[in-house]
Amino acid sequence: MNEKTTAELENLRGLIDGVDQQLLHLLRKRLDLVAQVGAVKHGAGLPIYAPQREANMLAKRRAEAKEMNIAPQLIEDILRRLMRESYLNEKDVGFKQVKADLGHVVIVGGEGKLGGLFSQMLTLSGYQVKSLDKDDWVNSESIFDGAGLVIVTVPINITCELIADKLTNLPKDCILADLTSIKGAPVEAMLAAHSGPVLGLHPMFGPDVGSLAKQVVVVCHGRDADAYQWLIEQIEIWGARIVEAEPSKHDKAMQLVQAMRHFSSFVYGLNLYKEEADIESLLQFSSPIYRLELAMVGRLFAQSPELYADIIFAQEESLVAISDYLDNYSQALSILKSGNRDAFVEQFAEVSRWFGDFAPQFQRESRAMLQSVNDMKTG
Ligand SMILES: C=C(O[C@@H]1C=C(C(=O)O)C=C[C@H]1O)C(=O)O
Repeated sequence: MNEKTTAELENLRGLIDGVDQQLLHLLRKRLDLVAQVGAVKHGAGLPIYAPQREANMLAKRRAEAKEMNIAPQLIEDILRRLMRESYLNEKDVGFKQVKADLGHVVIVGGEGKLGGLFSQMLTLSGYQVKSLDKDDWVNSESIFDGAGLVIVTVPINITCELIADKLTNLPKDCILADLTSIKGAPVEAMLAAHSGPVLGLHPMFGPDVGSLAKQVVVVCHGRDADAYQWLIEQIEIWGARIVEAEPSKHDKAMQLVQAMRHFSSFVYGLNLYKEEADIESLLQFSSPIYRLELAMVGRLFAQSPELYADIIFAQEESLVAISDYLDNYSQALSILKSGNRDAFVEQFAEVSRWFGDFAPQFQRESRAMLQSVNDMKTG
């Protein structure tokens, strides 16, 4: 059935369509300017992401919006979305090459998704990139010959073994790096296999990000940092933020950030399956927060089981973190079973105090996310 309308409404809608079309022309104009910015940055070797410029611009537009009786958050939301588009458009022109006299780059596991992303970024920055995958080991000697950088990005469970078995004869000055999501064992394996510069990298994002702007890359120093400083600068030019960490501290964080989190999402999905939940009807009854939660759990099952198995099984210590979670779940459940509402409220308040200022901060952040979940609804 057609939606009801009136002649007056149609007239106003025609005017709104005209304004939206003007917006499109303005967007085209903005995108063209951004492309020029991309070219200038490429020439000058400046990072794609300029946080101070963004903060100043947002502050000014918010103040102007207020003057015009427009909600400041409206212009901020629009500009943030436009800036996301800018990162993609700036990327198209390529990036400044920080180290022009590097030999070629070899990506071991270059056919994997993350390897492919790094290969694309390095190629966009003027480096010659060769991929080395399962079937290429027969030619490995010639592939490694003259390499200035070797990046290992193979499944976690074979990373250390592969480094120890196959990467012991790299050119002396070649930089050896990996992209594994644990850092202790791979960095040690690289230091043992290769006497030249070594660093561990962990990109804290999946291969589907589109642009590295604002994404985090963890760096664990191995050996001879001066020799690979250019690579860190190169990654910053791509827009990423570098976080330096000790391998052990990084790995400890991953037990919670990755292993425990993904495992509990897995169990959440497993539970829906065993309970034979009707996702269609759950969605009909879902609040935005439930929808967001289902999306986060559901997206796990759209990806490779091997990838998640690798991440969850990567560190034995994760078992402790996950078992502690189970213990805490059981204890909380016993409060529920005993019907002790006061004990629950007390425990809740204790955790709230512990979250401190983060609790209201997370509430603000999640409000914007929940609103955009609602925006995405159709029909
Ligand atoms: C366009 C630029 O690049 C990025 C995108 C911006 C935008 O779209 O306005 C602003 C700052 C940068 O993070 C710039 O630096 O001016």
